[in-house]
Amino acid sequence: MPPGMVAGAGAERPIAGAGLPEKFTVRNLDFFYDGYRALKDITLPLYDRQVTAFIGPSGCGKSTLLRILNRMYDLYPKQVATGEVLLDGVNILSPKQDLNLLRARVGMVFQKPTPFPMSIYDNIAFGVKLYEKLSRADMDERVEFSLRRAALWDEVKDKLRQNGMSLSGGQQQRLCIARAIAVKPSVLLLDEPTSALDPISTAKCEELVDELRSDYCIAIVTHNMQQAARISNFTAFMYLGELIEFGNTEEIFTNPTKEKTSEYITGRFG
Ligand SMILES: Nc1ncnc2c1ncn2[C@@H]1O[C@H](COP(=O)(O)OP(=O)(O)OP(=O)(O)O)[C@@H](O)[C@H]1O
Repeated sequence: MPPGMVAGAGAERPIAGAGLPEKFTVRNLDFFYDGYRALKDITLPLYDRQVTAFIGPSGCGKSTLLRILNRMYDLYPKQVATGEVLLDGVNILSPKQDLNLLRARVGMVFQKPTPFPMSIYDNIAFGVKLYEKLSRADMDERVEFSLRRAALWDEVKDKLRQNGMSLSGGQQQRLCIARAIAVKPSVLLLDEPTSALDPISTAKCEELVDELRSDYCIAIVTHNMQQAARISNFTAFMYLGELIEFGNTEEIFTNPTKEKTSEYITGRFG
């Protein structure tokens, strides 16, 4: 395949991001749930310091693809990925991959906010302690850094000992983002992070993603076309387990090369 082209993904034109550093390179990826082929020959890049949105109708495989990027599927038996998923050039599908290390480098935030039933401070410190032995002062600093980065510090700095579950839904989601950031990842995976949030919390979360893009490679699954158009640099449109088209978000939304993409983004199905 010529450099700068992506197989099965509107390969008629060069990929707009060609030349940007690839944090993840997914090549000929298939995924099986107990023999059911949920992803079919997926090849795409995820560029560093860019936001990539995975869009497509329910059941097309967006979450499955996202969960492969930190091998979340490993928690379940009878789920198998084949092909290559290179993170900084190293295949994370290899049985030799250290999964704890991978999950520190590739943080994940889910649809429903999932704070631990412990204090706001400990929600952050808990994960950090699994990877690093920090002094109290250094841990305080890490907690503050993470909460600031997740745009939550000002709202919680006076109640760090309060239970994380007592926060609002939007605050809980930003706490989960802070928790992911605290272990110094280079990738953030967001699985419909705003679908359980009200419009104001959603806007805050989108603003946050916009700020975080300068430091992280971000992949986001969203059902919300406007959200994908607003916050992503690149978009992958999936349908029935296949990657139909990948490209620059503006091009995908204004001038898609595939009829299926056009039908989906104009709301003709989905
Ligand atoms: N645990 C599972 N066991 C068996 N099949 C599954 C499992 N999880 C997902 N699937 C199937 O794999 C396919 C892809 O599902 P996936 O959840 O990745 O889609 P999605 O695009 O994220 O959908 P949605 O937008 O509804 O969340 C679907 O056909 C789904 O039924």
